[in-house]
Amino acid sequence: EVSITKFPADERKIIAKAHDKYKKARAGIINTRHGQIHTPAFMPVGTKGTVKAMLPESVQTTGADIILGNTYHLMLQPGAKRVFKLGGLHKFMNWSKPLLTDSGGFQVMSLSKLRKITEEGVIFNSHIDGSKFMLSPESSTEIQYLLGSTITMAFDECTPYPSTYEQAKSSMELTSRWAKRSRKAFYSRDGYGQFGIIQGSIYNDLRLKSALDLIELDFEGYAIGGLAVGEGQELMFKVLDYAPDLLPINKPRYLMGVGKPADIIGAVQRGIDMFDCVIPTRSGRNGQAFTKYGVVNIRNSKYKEDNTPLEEDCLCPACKNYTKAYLHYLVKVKEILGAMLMTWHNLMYFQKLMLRIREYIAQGKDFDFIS
Ligand SMILES: Cc1ccc(CCc2c3nc[nH]c3cc3c(=O)[nH]c(N)nc23)cc1
Ligand SMILES: [Zn+2]
Repeated sequence: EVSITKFPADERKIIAKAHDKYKKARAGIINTRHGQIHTPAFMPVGTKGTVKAMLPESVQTTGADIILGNTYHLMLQPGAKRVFKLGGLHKFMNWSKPLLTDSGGFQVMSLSKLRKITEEGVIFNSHIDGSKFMLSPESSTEIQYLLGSTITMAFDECTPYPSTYEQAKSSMELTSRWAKRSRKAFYSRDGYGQFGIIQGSIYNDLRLKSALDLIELDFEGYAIGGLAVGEGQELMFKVLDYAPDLLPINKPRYLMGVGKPADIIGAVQRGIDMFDCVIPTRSGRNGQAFTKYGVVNIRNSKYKEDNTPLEEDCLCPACKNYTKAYLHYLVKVKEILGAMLMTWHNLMYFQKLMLRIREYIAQGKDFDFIS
């Protein structure tokens, strides 16, 4: 049972009384077979069984409780059956804490060239060698089982943005039918969980219907899908002003693909518990460092003789042992150590942000100005 232990109701009342705007923010612990997840949580993306440029033990030192794996990539290479035969993804990548895998449909639509959506599932050609594959609620759920995921995502269709009401309606209805099949295919075990993903684009009645359909299937947690797909922060927050409240208050809520620090803060204030985003890792590799002074583009020539660290009080190796001048140089000459240090710093920055948010919520304090 993936359960989220909540602060006693009376403590939550204190938080609610103290900060109306924050009354939906909650801090908790998700208990799983592979350990606890402190929420609000940021989950680093480890698409191909690795958080790029990081050792798993390094990811652990940043404070991450859980990382993401990708069904789409891993089923193509090295193959889910092979990972299973080798002892599962935890063993394969030497990560013993919780793993969440996406169901793969989103990646098919964004990565594979030829694909066809049918009631059965998605038929597509591998972007690696063009060979034919099918992902369905059943096969996606089985692949995630073979990988050994702690948290399995239901197979959904991420409704593109923008979509007309009719397009969003039929897409959401397909996701509801696929969710039912995903739930049926899930092999439920203590400490493992499956999350349903609600769709409905920006239409509140469709979001409600999606939530009702999925609540009936009694998932261990729920994700809000179909956001962070180009709608922009204002529209995303407009959906988040009501969508989290449609979901069970005692179960984890995961906002997929979000986001920048300001997006995360706004979403936590609206009741979201879990986040994933490629920004800290991907932007780190191309020279962007998140700091309390704002984003530093380390490739900028103004850093070429800057002998100070990114952040003087940051405990990551980049800040403790190196200067901006060195990072500037490494990134300019595309040295691998540059990607490693920038990634490590950004992951540390995001985990520190989450830690401070959790602390502020627990103390019933505003956490608006944290950036
Ligand atoms: C490894 C990994 C990478 C990425 C993800 C999240 C990917 C992702 C979205 N990213 C931005 N917006 C997103 C929406 C959806 C969605 O509606 N459904 C699914 N299944 N995934 C989404 C999960 C795991
Ligand atoms: Zn640092």
